[in-house]
Amino acid sequence: MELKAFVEITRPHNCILAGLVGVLGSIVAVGHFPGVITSLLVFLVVTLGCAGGNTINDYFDYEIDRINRPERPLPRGAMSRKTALYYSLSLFAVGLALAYFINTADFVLAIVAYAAMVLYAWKLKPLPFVGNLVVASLTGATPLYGALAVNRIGLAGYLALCAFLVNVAREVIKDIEDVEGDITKGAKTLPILWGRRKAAYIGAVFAVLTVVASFLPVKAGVGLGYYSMVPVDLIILYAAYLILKNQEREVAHRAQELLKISIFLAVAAFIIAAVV
Ligand SMILES: CC(C)=CCC/C(C)=C/CC/C(C)=C/CC/C(C)=C/COC[C@H](O)COP(=O)(O)O
Ligand SMILES: CC(C)=CCC/C(C)=C/CC/C(C)=C/CC/C(C)=C/COP(=O)(O)OP(=O)(O)O
Ligand SMILES: [Mg+2]
Repeated sequence: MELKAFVEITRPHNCILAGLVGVLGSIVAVGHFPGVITSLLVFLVVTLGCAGGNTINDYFDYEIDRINRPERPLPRGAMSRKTALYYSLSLFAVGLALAYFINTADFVLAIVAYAAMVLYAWKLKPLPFVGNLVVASLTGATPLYGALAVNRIGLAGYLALCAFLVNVAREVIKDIEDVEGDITKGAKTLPILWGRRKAAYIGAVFAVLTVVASFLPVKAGVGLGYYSMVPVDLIILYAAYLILKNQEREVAHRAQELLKISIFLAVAAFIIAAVV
């Protein structure tokens, strides 16, 4: 058992990003920082949920990851599957306990989001496009989670739409990358059912829709800091170009990694726009 596996299996970079997006949702909803307690609770509920979701995902994906991701903690033997299961349930339990102190809407949304992550990992991931929509909806729910904590949606709705669209694109392209392993588990993902090329078109369409949606906050008058979004949009369009040109595993990996970079940069752009 490796102690560092307890951090690694949660994919901390995703969890911290998600927690920041939750707090950003509060900020853009009301136009100011919502206070330390509310921000901390939103950050922790989202971060713990994301951590629990990634951990239980690896628990159910053990056979696929032995082929696609042998370096991950469970396939490499750094943690037992039973420990991962109890660890994820513990993360969810602490997150729900904290969600109770925010408000009823956020307590209910935490229950729904946590249940959706378990259901995704257990049953929904192999379903064509359904799994992609569930993951993307969870990322879209993240800024809305922060907005509900301050009882106002406001610009967080635009953030949610962008999060949803870019993650649909990224999930479809990740499925193109993972075709070999997904076939062994009988997963019926879009590239397996419709072929890599058609799946690439779907991913590219959602990438372009993300670029269109990324200008909505400008239309709503979000400040000059927002123009840092332009390089983000160029990266997204380049990722779409790459996957349309070539659907090999290595190209799909590079395209989905570029979309992940665009997400991190976009969140930074939204933070700049929110505080400038
Ligand atoms: C215009 C534009 C790109 C706006 C960005 C909108 C926005 C706020 C995005 C944030 C979405 C979000 C809450 C991300 C949390 C972290 C994350 C990437 C979650 C999705 O993870 C599922 C994925 O399959 C995990 O795979 P991997 O990253 O390879 O471990
Ligand atoms: C709204 C609240 C309270 C929480 C949301 C928490 C967040 C941000 C969830 C975003 C989606 C997410 C990170 C879910 C966790 C599990 C998951 C879907 C991981 C992706 O797993 P696979 O689809 O198997 O891809 P991998 O090949 O990377 O394992
Ligand atoms: Mg997985």
